[in-house]
Amino acid sequence: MWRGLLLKGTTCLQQVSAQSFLRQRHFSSQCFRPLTCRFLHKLREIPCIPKLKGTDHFLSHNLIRNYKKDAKSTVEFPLSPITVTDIKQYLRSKDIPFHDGYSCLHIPSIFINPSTRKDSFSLFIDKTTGQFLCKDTLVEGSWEDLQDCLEVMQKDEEDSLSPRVLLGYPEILEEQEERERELREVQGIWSSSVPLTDLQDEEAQLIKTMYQITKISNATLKRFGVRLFKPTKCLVFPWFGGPDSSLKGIKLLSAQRIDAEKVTYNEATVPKSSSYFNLFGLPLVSRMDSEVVVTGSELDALAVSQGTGLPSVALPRGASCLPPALLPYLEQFKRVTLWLGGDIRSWEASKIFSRKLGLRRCTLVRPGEFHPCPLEALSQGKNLSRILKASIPAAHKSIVSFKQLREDVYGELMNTDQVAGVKWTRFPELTRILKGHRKGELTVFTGPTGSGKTTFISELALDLCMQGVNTLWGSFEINNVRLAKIMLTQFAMQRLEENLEQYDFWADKFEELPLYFMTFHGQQNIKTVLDTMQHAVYLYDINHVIIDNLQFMMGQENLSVDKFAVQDHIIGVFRKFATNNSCHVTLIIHPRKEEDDRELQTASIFGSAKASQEADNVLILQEKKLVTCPGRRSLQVTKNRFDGDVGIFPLDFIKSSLTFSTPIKGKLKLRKVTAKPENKEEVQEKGNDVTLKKDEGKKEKATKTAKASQAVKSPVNGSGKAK
Ligand SMILES: Nc1ncnc2c1ncn2[C@@H]1O[C@H](COP(=O)(O)OP(=O)(O)OP(=O)(O)O)[C@@H](O)[C@H]1O
Repeated sequence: MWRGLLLKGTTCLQQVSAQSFLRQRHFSSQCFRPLTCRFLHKLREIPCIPKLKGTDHFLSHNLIRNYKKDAKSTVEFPLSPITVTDIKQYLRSKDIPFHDGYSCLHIPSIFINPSTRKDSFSLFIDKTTGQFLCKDTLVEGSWEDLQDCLEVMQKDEEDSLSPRVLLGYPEILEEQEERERELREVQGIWSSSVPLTDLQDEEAQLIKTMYQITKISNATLKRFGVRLFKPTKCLVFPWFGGPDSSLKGIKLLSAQRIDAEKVTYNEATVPKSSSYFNLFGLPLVSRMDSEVVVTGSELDALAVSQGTGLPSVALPRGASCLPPALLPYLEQFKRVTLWLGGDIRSWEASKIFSRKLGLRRCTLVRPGEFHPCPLEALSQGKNLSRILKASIPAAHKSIVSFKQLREDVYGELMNTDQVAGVKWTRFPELTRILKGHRKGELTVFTGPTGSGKTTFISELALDLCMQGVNTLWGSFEINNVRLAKIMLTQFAMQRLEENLEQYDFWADKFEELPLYFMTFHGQQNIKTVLDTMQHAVYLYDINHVIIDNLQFMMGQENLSVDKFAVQDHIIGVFRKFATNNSCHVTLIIHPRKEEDDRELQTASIFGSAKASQEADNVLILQEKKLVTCPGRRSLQVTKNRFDGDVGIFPLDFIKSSLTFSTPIKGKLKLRKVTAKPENKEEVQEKGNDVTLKKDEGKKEKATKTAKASQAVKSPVNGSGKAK
């Protein structure tokens, strides 16, 4: 489709914007698949293998790994989770020397003959996952793959394994064809693009103005090899990689004028983002460089390089994720400065990425009025070296003074909107109450049995995911296929079973979302679930985990103790996970008791006050059971730690799209009421208004709120106007 449109010239621009309606996309484990396949072919032919391990066991083990890696977007508990200590012990037992790096262990490559090795330690083993990469040959694979290789070598007493043999084996035909098709596409676009520096002055100036790069010199553009694809006026950024520095892919940046003031920029990559692992600018880095600036966009990398003379590289998907596959390429640097953008989201991402990179070598540029993104800083004539000098160490101390905090506080005050988090587009009322979805918080969500909790949270999470929030689902009650079907229906906003011809269209778009599923079903051990979540946070920079539901983690705990004490303990564990990983956790919990004629409240969920204290937000799906409006739902926020506003608003369920729309504006207005004199009479009923009030954190108040909002909710419900 892409190629077809590309040939038509100008339509490519539209395609670019359609493809990149999200800048953040998911990164799948696909990259490891070809090797495992090749591996299997290779190993089948090595006669010593059956002697090393039982053939059947060995092959089925490999097949299982291969099969599982084929399952896209699913996150599993690693078959044999390893620690860096295990890896080190194994290497010592094999007499393999290693360097202890920042994110990886470095060992001599086993795929290069020792006499021809350029760099003696060019094979990198990720300390967290055990995944390996040989930088000289680009052979990569799992920790198990590497162990198998080492066993083979030892048995054959070889000095090295030929990567040619490994790489020479055919891939699955489909993959090979896809790869070749992409390569042709890359080469086609690249060869029909022209270096920006070859343009006539007038045209060059026009393009520079369009992309706001008038301050970027021709020399810088030339050094980084930036080109222009004339038919669509897209900037083309190359991805050169591998031992031969060949062209592996491209990123296209397009500009679209919305009105006289506003231009939007969209990007697209070939190959598609899930296999686009370019650290743009890397070929310009010398082996001797010990310092690098990591930016969130290619143009920012250009600006840093020009403004400071320092090596700079851009992450392929900006602040949305730092794929571990890139870590080996950053190992050589003693100092890494993260300057991912000028907003709070980039700042939060830089704090998270610095953990993967090793806190001690990282410094972070704090965004703000005086520190916009690098390109903007260059355009404003700021001194970029000075901004870098003011960057702050990522490793924080346990005790700080206000002096150290004052910049953080100022940043929060200046960017209140961004600090409030990602806003729901489908649920404006929820945004008005909670202000947004923030990292590191714990949301507890409850509602009566069968009231639509899963369906509602699915849409809530989808809304965020569509805005680039990397999402992981733990659905223990309904299987992933059913859940994905619900989400896809909500995404397409229509009953797809009646429009099957549209399935591929919507599925293609849906596949682009940064969405992952844990493969658990039924009762689970909490430790296994937490380890898997941790694994996913590392691999995919997950920002939001949804657990549906907590009762599925209770089974294996000791039930001789109080059930609610166990539940509260589990809530505490998830709280800790959310805080430690700067990841939002949404926990669905069944209420402890349901009475037919009474609405649920915070106390209906928690075993103790301590547990309710752990949650930052408490949401309740209320179900109206009266005869006048049976089945009518509303969403009540009974706790909001961020700014205290609580409230309730009605939800309408559209069965064909499984979505909960909000009533049309005008019929329903959110009205703030002051927190203080709090009795029912003072919460005045005005037509269809719904209350939004200040919670001072007291349970008593929350109960009153529920009652008060119930009082004003009745007319809304009673009106029977669903849409
Ligand atoms: N507001 C609604 N009105 C009518 N039907 C609904 C509504 N919301 C969801 N449903 C339907 O009710 C069924 C149950 O929904 P769902 O599984 O989301 O409920 P739940 O509260 O998560 O259930 P459980 O308590 O078993 O976990 C689904 O078929 C769903 O499509």
